[in-house]
Amino acid sequence: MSTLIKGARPYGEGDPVDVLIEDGVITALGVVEAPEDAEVVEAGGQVLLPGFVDLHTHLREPGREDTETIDSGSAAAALGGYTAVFAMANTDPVADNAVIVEHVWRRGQEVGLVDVHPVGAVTVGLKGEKLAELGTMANSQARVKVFSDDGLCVADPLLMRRALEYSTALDVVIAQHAEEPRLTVGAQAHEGERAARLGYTGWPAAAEESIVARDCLLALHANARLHVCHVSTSGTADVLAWAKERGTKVSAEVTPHHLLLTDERLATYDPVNKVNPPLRTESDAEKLRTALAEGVIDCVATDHAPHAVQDKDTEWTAARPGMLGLQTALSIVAETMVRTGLLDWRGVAHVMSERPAEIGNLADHGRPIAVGEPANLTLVDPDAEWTVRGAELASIAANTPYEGMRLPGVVTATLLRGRLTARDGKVC
Ligand SMILES: NC(=O)N[C@@H](CC(=O)O)C(=O)O
Ligand SMILES: [Zn+2]
Ligand SMILES: [Zn+2]
Repeated sequence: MSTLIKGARPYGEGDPVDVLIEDGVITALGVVEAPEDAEVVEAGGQVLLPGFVDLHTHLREPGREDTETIDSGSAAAALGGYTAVFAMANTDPVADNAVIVEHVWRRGQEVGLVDVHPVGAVTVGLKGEKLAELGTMANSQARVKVFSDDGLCVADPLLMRRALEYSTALDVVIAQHAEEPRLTVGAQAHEGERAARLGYTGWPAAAEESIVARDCLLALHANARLHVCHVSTSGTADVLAWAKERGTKVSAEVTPHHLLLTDERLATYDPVNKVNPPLRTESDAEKLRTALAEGVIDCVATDHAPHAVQDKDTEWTAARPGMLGLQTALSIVAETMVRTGLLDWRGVAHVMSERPAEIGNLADHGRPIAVGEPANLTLVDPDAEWTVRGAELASIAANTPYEGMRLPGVVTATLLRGRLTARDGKVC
């Protein structure tokens, strides 16, 4: 089985080249004659990138298959240019044991559109009371590499310290949803002028920053790796810079929505804009963009969070937090980072593929586009634009905050181990 990508520009650099893929591996780069039976993808000078890796996806299976399944979420991922995603553990039942994580892994392989790596819960039932069996999940067939109670914070410092200590022995990483729960009781929106005007209880920046600071110190003293989920404040970026300077093994992600959107959106009263952590201020978003460009924040992760109409399209305080992200991530990064000159396409490859693959410890993703490397690839038309329509996205839920927006950057093909998983907006 062979595929020839004709006339693509790896990393958006240099003259177009042909890329020959045989048995899932790149076997030639340059001017290549197509073998007889090869499937040919005409790239027309488009940008070729390593397949994207999402460290933070909610696929809702098991438990809320009315909003997303491994099947529908894998389709959304492939269409968004992803070749690997990490599926968060806050399902029902919770992915806190080998049976559930093995189901998620196997189901992902059956669907075959993207490698679905289950995230294991840090604590039993996400209750924050006792550690889950991290070792059993790490050694299961799912080979869990990332653990997180995301949706909830591992707030107990003793439990977090133990989890970090265990993680070093297992060579896995703990990903923290940084939110001091005592500071966010009843919180609805970023604590500031806009929330105050609308009468919403505020979600203070310090609730995030205090946990990130605490966890960086715990990780430093335990010589453990820590990953910070969905960084949303300028202060968190400062804490991360400080911790990294001191040699802490900390990595961090930012979501596309925190790069682009702000709490100005509150004025619409539309709960499609409700998310945890909340949309912050313009100066926070600006700082997050520069922190990503400078490597203080390592990568982009979607926090793709599908919700049913009845849970989302309701009054603000009753609505669940979260927004779709898999099919819009590349475009939001193109808009906020590439158009602004903060990142070139090589930089995009770094923050959307290489760094997340490293953090998630995936050997075959985020690899260089070179002979002998696995063909996990994404082709992007950098000049094309499209208009977002929630109903047209592959997810079962439709809660996109970008409805009707015209965005730059179109994923035209995705290849997983040499096999086309998406092409021209359709799943293969
Ligand atoms: N981000 C969200 O607003 N919601 C996430 C949970 C989370 O990521 O904290 C969800 O599971 O819906
Ligand atoms: Zn979270
Ligand atoms: Zn999440």
